[in-house]
Amino acid sequence: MGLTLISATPSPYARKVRISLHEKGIPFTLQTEVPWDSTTQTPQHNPLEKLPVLIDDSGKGEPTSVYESHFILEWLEAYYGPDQGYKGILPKGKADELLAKQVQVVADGVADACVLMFFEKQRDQPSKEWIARQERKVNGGLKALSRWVGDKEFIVGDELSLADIAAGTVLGYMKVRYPTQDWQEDYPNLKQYSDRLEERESFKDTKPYPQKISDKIV
Ligand SMILES: N[C@@H](CCC(=O)N[C@@H](CS(=O)(=O)O)C(=O)NCC(=O)O)C(=O)O
Repeated sequence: MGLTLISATPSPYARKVRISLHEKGIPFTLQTEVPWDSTTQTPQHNPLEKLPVLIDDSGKGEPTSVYESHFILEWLEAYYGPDQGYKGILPKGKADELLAKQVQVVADGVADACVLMFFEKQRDQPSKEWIARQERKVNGGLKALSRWVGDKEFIVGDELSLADIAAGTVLGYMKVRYPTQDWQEDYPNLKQYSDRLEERESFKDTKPYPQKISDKIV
């Protein structure tokens, strides 16, 4: 009964949800999987066969499966938001809310490009052009994040918001997937910003790490 989150240890998308649940003080069961292995439960809950999936079995009728991280966060804000007495992750004011959502678009896009690159590099003959295209998206995204962060503690307003949860999780993911990536030299303000966020309890409790994929994927 209650909320269950299907997650994976390296997933930046799932980490956004884990951090938000933690920041909001919402108890949940963590179900850690490898979505690329045949053992995954994701197809039973998400027609797109992806995690994160938030399963709401809190007794309001049939269990509900909520999927796509940005939508899960919207769902959480609707049912576990300031109107229900929980901490909000959206900035006040439509313009700031939309800016935070735009930052999430870029952060998720950087994560998408990293995932595509990760698997392309595992092919017998990786396409240099395809990898170069994804690298351009990562670099363009980091440049945009760096501009948004500037020398601020938080991207929008003066407290943690969706923008920082999204930006922080993709930067934390890149420390795992691209530990040698010199993004931390290219963008020292992003490194300081990421290191500062990683000091928060919600980030400390959700640190990403690589998973072992048993099935052949590509
Ligand atoms: N847009 C999705 C992306 C989710 C996603 O790609 N999840 C990966 C796992 S991870 O990359 O986040 O670790 C997955 O389930 N992939 C399985 C598949 O794509 O079949 C979201 O934001 O939730």
